Amino acid sequence: MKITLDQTGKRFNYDWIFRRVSATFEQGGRYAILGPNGSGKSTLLQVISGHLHQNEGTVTYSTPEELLSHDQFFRHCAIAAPYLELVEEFTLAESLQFHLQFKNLIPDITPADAVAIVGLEKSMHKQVRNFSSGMKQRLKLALTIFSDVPVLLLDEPCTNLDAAGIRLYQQLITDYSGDRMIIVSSNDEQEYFMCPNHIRIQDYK
Ligand SMILES: Nc1ncnc2c1ncn2[C@@H]1O[C@H](COP(=O)(O)OP(=O)(O)OP(=O)(O)O)[C@@H](O)[C@H]1O
Repeated sequence: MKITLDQTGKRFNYDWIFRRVSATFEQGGRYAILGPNGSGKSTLLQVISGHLHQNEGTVTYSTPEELLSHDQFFRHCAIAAPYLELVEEFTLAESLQFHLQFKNLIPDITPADAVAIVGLEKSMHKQVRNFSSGMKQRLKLALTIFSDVPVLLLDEPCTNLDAAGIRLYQQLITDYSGDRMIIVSSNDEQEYFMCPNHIRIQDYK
């Protein structure tokens, strides 16, 4: 999978959030989108994912064989982001069941393994609405990182995690990323520790 941005820009009303972003994201690459609060990191990640449409330039998704539409790309990526809410009415077991209708888990990981690895095994039948914010974040990370997709998009992945949760996140990334592309939007080094490639949103104002 390859994602290519060419002279890509996004504005809200009359305010340009970023302009002229040209970048290529390759399979196996680790990329961090960096910048202060409100600078546009999340917005850029949402443009990359296709959740938001750019106002200028292009975003293209391709494999060695073909160009993919936004809809096709969507099946190849998993996203953990504060604005993508879990279904509060579901239990953890139901959340997994629901997720598995759209995405498989990576080979050798069962739903029970996924839950145990993120330390939620005792909450299998608890409704998500009764999870703490850190438990919700652990669940979001499990659903994303254990999805069998070539692209992981992570927006502030350690939101609401305590020190043990941050160590868990780093372990998950270390153990289960494989050859996947990872793009993280963050201003916290603990979240993008694995990313040698940095995109500074301030360079695109
Ligand atoms: N739907 C929207 N309509 C209008 N303005 C928006 C919208 N979404 C975001 N913005 C504005 O775009 C700018 C960038 O927001 P964004 O959430 O991308 O920043 P960020 O760098 O991810 O911030 P943070 O580090 O605080 O999460 C902000 O000024 C924000 O108010």
